[in-house]
Amino acid sequence: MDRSAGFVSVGVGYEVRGGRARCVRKAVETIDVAILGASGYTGAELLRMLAVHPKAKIAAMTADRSAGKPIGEVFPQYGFGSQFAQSLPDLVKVAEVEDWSKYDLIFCCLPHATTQEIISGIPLETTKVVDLSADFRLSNIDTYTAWYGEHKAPYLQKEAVYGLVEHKRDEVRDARLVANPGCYPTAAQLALIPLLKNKSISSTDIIIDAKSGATGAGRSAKVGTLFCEVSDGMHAYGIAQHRHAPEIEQGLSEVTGEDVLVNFTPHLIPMNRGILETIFVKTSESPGALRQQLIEAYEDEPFVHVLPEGVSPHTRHVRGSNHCVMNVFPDRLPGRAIIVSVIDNVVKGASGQAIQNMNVMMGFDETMGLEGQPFFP
Ligand SMILES: NC(=O)C1=CN([C@@H]2O[C@H](COP(=O)(O)OP(=O)(O)OC[C@H]3O[C@@H](n4cnc5c(N)ncnc54)[C@H](OP(=O)(O)O)[C@@H]3O)[C@@H](O)[C@H]2O)C=CC1
Ligand SMILES: CC(=O)N[C@@H](CCC(=O)OP(=O)(O)O)C(=O)O
Repeated sequence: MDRSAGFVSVGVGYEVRGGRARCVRKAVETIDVAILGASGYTGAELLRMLAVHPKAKIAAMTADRSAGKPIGEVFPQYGFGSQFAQSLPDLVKVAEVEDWSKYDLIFCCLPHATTQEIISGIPLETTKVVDLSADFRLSNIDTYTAWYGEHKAPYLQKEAVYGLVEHKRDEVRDARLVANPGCYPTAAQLALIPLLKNKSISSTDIIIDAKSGATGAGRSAKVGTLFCEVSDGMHAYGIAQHRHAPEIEQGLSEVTGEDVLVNFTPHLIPMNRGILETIFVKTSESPGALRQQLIEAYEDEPFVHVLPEGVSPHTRHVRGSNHCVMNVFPDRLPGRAIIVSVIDNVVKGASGQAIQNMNVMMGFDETMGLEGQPFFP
């Protein structure tokens, strides 16, 4: 199926001359993308969202246990009906993908430590990569090793661009490899970066109380995500030792120029998708002033919004959409304020943000394919 009919735009591409790649402007019709790990939750969400993307054509999809199957056997919703469903290729193993250079961009929706095993085979001169795992998020290799273990492609750690588009747009535009931010770090950094930039909050007293739905844990079977373990109760996990703390700290330290440490506690709650973070900060400014600073920081941003004064962000305000919604509230304790930030973990916290990154990398309109409104009710 050719969904490019009628579309020709100018995008950013790479041209190889004399063995050297250089960034050029080129006419872009549709691009061919591959989704590695298409049978998981973030892969499924990419399928749902790319179905309405006018310029990205899904040309290859991989899986592990589900390899060899048509996608309709894994997700029956793609086994019938639309032209989009019929256009989808069957799932193959990563090792069966023969020529990576056939794809303009590859989304890696693979478990941690898997993209780093295959990335050396992907020619970044011709094929861009958006990696949804944590493999390339931590630019300091020692920090990576301390939290995740040995890295198999450490030479790419410095080149990878951390894809928090609202704060890294220029770098993302020129990137060959984007590390899509983690879900919890996305909600936290979007709320905190503008306030730290303005020196309006203390960098030594940040407490992030975070809650996530169970899709955050992925689709593979684990006791911890069984219905009876998740429903009708909630618990904190990774207390003071979750691997998203160093990711948040990296982003905040970049802003302040000093080593920031945060108190970060995630909780698993009985819902499918959504993240809500309640962030406690120390400040000498009024909550109204902090709120105004966030409004100003994001007034031109299509996906980050500050709610009217006093309105409490709800995961339903963003469910199924690429938006992040936040607000600032007074604390009863003097000299403190409370920020609440919500995202959908599989959209702004993963696949939606990955498409936003793709749009910027390819020179497409940043909101292309991402205009869907939150599911409500
Ligand atoms: N879920 C979320 O909210 C978020 C997830 N992420 C990150 O995105 C990545 C994907 O997450 P998610 O979709 O939830 O994960 P899932 O567990 O739901 O899916 C993983 C996918 O990778 C495939 N796979 C598993 N093992 C291998 C392997 N050894 N080699 C090749 N393919 C393999 C699976 O195939 P099969 O099913 O056939 O076995 C499946 O398609 C992870 O790194 C995760 O940390 C990031 C932000 C948010
Ligand atoms: C509920 C749940 O288990 N969440 C995951 C985070 C998922 C995510 O966004 O991040 P990564 O890409 O870094 O895995 C966790 O706590 O490990």
